[in-house]
Amino acid sequence: MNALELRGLTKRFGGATAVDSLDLAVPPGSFYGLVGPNGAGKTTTLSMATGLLRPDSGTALVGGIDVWEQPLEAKRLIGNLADGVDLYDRLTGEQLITFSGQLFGLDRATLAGRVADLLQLLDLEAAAGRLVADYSAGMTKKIALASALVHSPRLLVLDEPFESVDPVSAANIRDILDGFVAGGGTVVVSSHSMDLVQRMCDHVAIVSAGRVLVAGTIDEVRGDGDLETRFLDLVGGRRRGEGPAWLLSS
Ligand SMILES: Nc1ncnc2c1ncn2[C@@H]1O[C@H](COP(=O)(O)OP(=O)(O)OP(=O)(O)O)[C@@H](O)[C@H]1O
Repeated sequence: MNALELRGLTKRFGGATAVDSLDLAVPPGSFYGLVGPNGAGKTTTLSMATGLLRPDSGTALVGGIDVWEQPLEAKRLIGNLADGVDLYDRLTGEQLITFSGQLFGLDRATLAGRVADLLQLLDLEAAAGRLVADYSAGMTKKIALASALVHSPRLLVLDEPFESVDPVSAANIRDILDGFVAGGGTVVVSSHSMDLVQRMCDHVAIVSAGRVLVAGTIDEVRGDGDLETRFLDLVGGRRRGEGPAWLLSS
């Protein structure tokens, strides 16, 4: 059974189709990259897959459970780092992770241990007592990731997890994700960094205009070249030239 399976997912905003009958099968234990140009529909797809945005049609199954028919059961399996969703930022970092764990009904002792582990793992111990509103962008990403991990999900869905994160923290996060996959978990990550996806993931799907153009193992998708070349070939849109004359200094 796939860790995540999307069948015919569709979402329209007004007259525009953001996600167009999209199919995707994410095998259990995979580290799956989702790449695509700006506006391709990645965030919309992940929002529908995790129960944040209701699809117009199609289904999203997590471990065989329909996200929109059995949302509570499905969400127990999902850890979600969504893009652009507000956090309860008048809580301290420690309070926010604790609150997230309480939503999943974790008992006090288990939760206290996990909160301490996550603060240490993400190098947030010194900031644990400060309001999340006062965190930097990268720290906010990390506290959101900690909140997504606290209930020990089976599927992690991460929308642009490395944006604004410093290189040391990014390497630490990659280690955590590698460990999560090695332990049998599944990760789906959207990213604009082809290099990162090629190094980090074992599967990738290239999405454009709300559809999957190609999906498979990294080697299958990139063929003889690298992922970036395949991406540019498939997606197109490269502009040759140096830009308008007024922009050139000499
Ligand atoms: N709430 C909304 N209302 C109207 N249009 C929307 C809404 N959310 C997304 N869209 C549109 O849907 C399309 C897909 O957007 P989406 O954010 O899913 O793309 P993306 O692949 O995540 O882009 P990026 O890489 O820039 O983050 C875009 O054309 C966007 O303008």
